[in-house]
Amino acid sequence: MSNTMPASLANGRYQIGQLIGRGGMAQVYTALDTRLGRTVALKMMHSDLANDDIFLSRFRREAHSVAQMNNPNIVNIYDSGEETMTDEAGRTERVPYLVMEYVKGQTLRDIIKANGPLSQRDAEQVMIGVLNALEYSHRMGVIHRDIKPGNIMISEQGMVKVMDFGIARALDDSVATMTQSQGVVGTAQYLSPEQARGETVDMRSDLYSAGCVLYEMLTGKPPFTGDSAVAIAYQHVSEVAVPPSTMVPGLPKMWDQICAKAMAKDRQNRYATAAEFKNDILTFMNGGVPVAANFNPLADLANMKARKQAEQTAATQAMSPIETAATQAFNPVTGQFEATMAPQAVGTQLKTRSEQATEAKAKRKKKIIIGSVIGSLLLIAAIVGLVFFLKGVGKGIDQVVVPTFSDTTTEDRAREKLTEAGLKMQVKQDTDSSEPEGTFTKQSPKGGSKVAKGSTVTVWFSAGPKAVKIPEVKGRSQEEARSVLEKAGFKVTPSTQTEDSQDVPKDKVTRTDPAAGQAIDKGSTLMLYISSGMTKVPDGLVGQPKDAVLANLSKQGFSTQVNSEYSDTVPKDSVTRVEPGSGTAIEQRGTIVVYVSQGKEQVSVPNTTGMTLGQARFLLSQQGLAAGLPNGGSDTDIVDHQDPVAGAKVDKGSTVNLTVKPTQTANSGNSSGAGSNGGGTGMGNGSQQGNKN
Ligand SMILES: Nc1ncnc2c1ncn2[C@@H]1O[C@H](COP(=O)(O)OP(=O)(O)OP(=O)(O)O)[C@@H](O)[C@H]1O
Repeated sequence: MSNTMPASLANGRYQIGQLIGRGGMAQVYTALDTRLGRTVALKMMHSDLANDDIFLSRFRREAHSVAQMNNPNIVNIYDSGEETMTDEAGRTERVPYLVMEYVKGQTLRDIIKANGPLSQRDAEQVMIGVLNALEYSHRMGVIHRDIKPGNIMISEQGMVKVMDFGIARALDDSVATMTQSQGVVGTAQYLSPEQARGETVDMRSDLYSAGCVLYEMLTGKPPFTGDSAVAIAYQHVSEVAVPPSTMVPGLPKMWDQICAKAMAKDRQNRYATAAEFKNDILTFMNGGVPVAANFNPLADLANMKARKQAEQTAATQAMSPIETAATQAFNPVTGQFEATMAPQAVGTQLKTRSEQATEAKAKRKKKIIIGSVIGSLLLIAAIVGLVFFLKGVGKGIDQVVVPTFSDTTTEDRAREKLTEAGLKMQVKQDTDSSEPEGTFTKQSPKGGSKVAKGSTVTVWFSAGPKAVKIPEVKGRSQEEARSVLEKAGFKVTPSTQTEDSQDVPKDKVTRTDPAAGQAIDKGSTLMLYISSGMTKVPDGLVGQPKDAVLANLSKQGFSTQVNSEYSDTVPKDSVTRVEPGSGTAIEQRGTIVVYVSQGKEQVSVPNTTGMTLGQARFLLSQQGLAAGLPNGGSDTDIVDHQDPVAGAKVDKGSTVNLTVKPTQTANSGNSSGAGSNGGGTGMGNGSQQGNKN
């Protein structure tokens, strides 16, 4: 930075420490927040960008959008501001900065660079953190747009924290496309195909980038590499990444499927939500079959190409050849505008009309063949059925009536009835029923129908409700919670998430995800949240009556200490401020200092009668009072009367009205007698007389 770096910001509140990182748009320092006594990370925009209006507004937007978010997997933004700095040429400029949670640890980019691929378990843990962050931010309507290993911090305690929602924009802003805004969001290696094409982005664009991060964690390399941003962007649009299992010996092929589904070219084929992506990873890691198992990356690519081709055909009819040639686009790696293919030309070559016609003809032919095969098979089945039916009737087989069962029929009773009727029973479990286990649900053939004696009747009994309520495990130890949940038929992820809690003691369970009370499928996987033992100082205390605030804080388990102070704005007996401030994380049952207003400061009105007006004004200002002169007067006039009277208690800042009489001449002064104003100060009389003599 070419500025002269100040030692502190915000009137000394943030004392700047060491430089910890330098990114594309800012430098990051550690700093001490002297007000709250904690270490924070300070992100200061590069000075050459401080004058760029678009950049400035983006920076402010970052501060605004992220400050609304509060999630353990997102780096908290505490504060933001702009500081006036002077550069070497003596020019002053306002440099914006963000104050964020300081994460002691490393970025995922540095970890992969130093150690290569992560273990499957570690990759799973990181992805769960990232997807939790995205699940939350997407719920808040914020798309990250720049998910990459450099924006994922892993703290020394192993917490995953996503940062740099620097280009995040509220969802309703998403109509702006990459090319329209001239600001490519996303780094080429993690860019979704729609971002590469300059189309609108949505939450699934973040999931694509997260898929690229998963790929890189498993293999040590991003899915696509190349000499230029354009070369990489092209591959995102039109090539299927090499399956991770071919790069890492022994890596289960299911990871290929999960990565491929997350990185589907067509966003409709991707995971629809971060939660769906997370659940698929958890299902796989817990021995289940993920949804991604059926994903076919080649079909996805082919469909996408076909769709784009159709769009392109329509577009080329209205477009001159020049418009399909190379165009300028912003290169996210170099930060430069570079020549690239126009969006319509990226990803696929145009097929000629004759090629398309041949293809369509072949498809029609294929359909006809499949249709005739199915038709023949159906005909054969019908003939065989008819022959069997006629044979049975012709032989006059003994017919019996199938007994009818109800939901009170037990398995034993059903068997008895069928045996009596000369029928056999086949028992099946009805896994779709929500009835209690063992309840009769259906039978085939139906009760009342006639069948040959000795036939088999299939009877279904409920396997128990599929969806069961998640038990409440709040406040329990992790082990207890696991056992309760597993008994209820759920799986629990080996990893947990830590979060602040007002009432749950440290290391105990705060909640499950999905939440207790919800009815979900047996066998589903749940995540446990564990209390960090910390909680946040509540909001909305300032201006509230003291008693209500103290009762509220004590109800929440906090200890309080009350201090009084004068306030010009907060009424007497209401809260002026709390220390630590609202929103600060403190230990549960920690102490909050509550400052209570004594109202405005009261002062005693001094006696000014007999003084010169100049002296009276001085004395009043010393007490924090103003002099009022309803009848006018000059500094040498003598104060004759004051209102309020001496000794009265008034608000600091009030006005004391003074009535004056003109200065006496030496003679008349003697005759009226300064001594008659015995209440005046000696200094007042003496100096006045001295001036006049
Ligand atoms: N809150 C934080 N706590 C600790 N270190 C941080 C924090 N934020 C950033 N850093 C460090 O500072 C470095 C620079 O961060 P920054 O977000 O400015 O850039 P980047 O993500 O590396 O690059 P780009 O701006 O191109 O996205 C990071 O790589 C990280 O090492």
